[in-house]
Amino acid sequence: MSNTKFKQTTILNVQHVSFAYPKRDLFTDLTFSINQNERVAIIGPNGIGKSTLFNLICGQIKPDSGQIRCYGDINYVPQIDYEGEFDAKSAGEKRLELIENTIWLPGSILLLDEPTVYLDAENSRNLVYLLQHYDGAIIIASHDLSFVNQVCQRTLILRPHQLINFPGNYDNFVQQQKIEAQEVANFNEKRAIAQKQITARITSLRDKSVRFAQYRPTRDDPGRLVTKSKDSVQKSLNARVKRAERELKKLPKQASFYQHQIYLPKIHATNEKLRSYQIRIPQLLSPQKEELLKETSLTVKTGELIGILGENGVGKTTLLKYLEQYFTEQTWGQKAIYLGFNDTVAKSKQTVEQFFKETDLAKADVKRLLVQLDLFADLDTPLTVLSGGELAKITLMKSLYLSEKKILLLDEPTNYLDPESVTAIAKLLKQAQFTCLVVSHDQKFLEMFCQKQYQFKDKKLIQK
Ligand SMILES: Nc1ncnc2c1ncn2[C@@H]1O[C@H](COP(=O)(O)OP(=O)(O)OP(=O)(O)O)[C@@H](O)[C@H]1O
Repeated sequence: MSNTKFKQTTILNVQHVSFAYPKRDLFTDLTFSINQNERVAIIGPNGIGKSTLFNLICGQIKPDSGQIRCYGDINYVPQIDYEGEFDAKSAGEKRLELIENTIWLPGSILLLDEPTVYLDAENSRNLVYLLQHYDGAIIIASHDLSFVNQVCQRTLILRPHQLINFPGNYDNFVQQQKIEAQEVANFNEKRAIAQKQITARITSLRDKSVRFAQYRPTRDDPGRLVTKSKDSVQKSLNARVKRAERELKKLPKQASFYQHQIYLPKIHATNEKLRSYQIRIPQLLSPQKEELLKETSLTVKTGELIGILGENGVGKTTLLKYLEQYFTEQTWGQKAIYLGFNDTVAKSKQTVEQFFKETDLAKADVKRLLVQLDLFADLDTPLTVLSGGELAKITLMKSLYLSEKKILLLDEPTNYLDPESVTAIAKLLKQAQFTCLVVSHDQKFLEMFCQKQYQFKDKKLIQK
């Protein structure tokens, strides 16, 4: 009887699942379930195992132990990218089309891995609407917190060897974490005060004991403790020291609070000669010869971080490619490099060590960088096994180490990155005074880090 009820409401049941790749232990005893029509977010840093969890749920890979039972059909939109950068549709348009086509398929559970990557603000809003009206359960793995907050009412937070099953959206979780962080800070403060007081007491008692041992009464100064034997005073002092030491040992341990933070090493500023480039674009055509921009211009100054905004399909990537060629053709030597998602890198047979060969970084530097980037990868890890975010991070970092004195043309650099990595990389770009033109739909990122922004509007570039 209770079993029938269980099956009616539970659509997915993950019981005591453990899973490891050959050199990477991912899950130990993972247990959770999803009910019919629930909307659940999976949040966690890059490489923690979100896509792997989806692959386990779909049965593409098998758990080492434990069980996964799904009581319905699954539709899965993985975290993929597209080959052929210059076909008729932009990455955002293709991404949306794929998700929309999947949403209409019959099924009772929808798995979406980073669904908003490449989507502009309006398409993201449309997707929220579509998902709100989806008849079935939805699980979304995403670093786009504002999106998941709008769609999901429950959150699974993945941390190293830990799953937090939080009965609210991620915003609620962050609020709760703030309260917990404050409680931990208060507890540690009180503990530190107690520790200081006891330590001071021990020091003073020990001093007293030493002074007393050295004390020799004279006729003029017979001492205040003449009534007690010297031995008993010494014993009592030692006992008090021991008691205080026991008190110190009994103090509870310092409380800790999990915080995922990334600190990247500084890159030396390039001391570039200050220049201001007035770039006139007579016309920009798409590969299909459609007009994307007509007679427009932009100004780029050395060391500036410039954001470029525009709807899906408006021509942002084509503009960056145009600028790459523009800078390369100039005679004054400063070259530009375009950095977008690179399918060739993702599929390459290189190891991490081979990938960084072109840079000046020694093996030890690359190893250190992997740790600083919070990557589980090692020098001999093949690029093909890296998660989307891991690959994005090392591709971007390599380009920074390669591009001294170059102009960086970054196409959606925050795609697939967890929020802590976004902040760390943006700070690094700013600190190293790279000249950067950044195409992004991540409005928050652009506002935080760019000195100015251009927007595609009516086939012109308008400074915001
Ligand atoms: N076939 C494999 N062999 C070894 N390690 C692998 C393999 N596939 C993935 N990994 C590693 O397992 C970890 C989890 O990868 P996964 O793609 O599940 O992470 P994720 O949480 O989805 O990351 P992101 O947020 O970057 O998308 C990563 O460290 C990755 O390098």
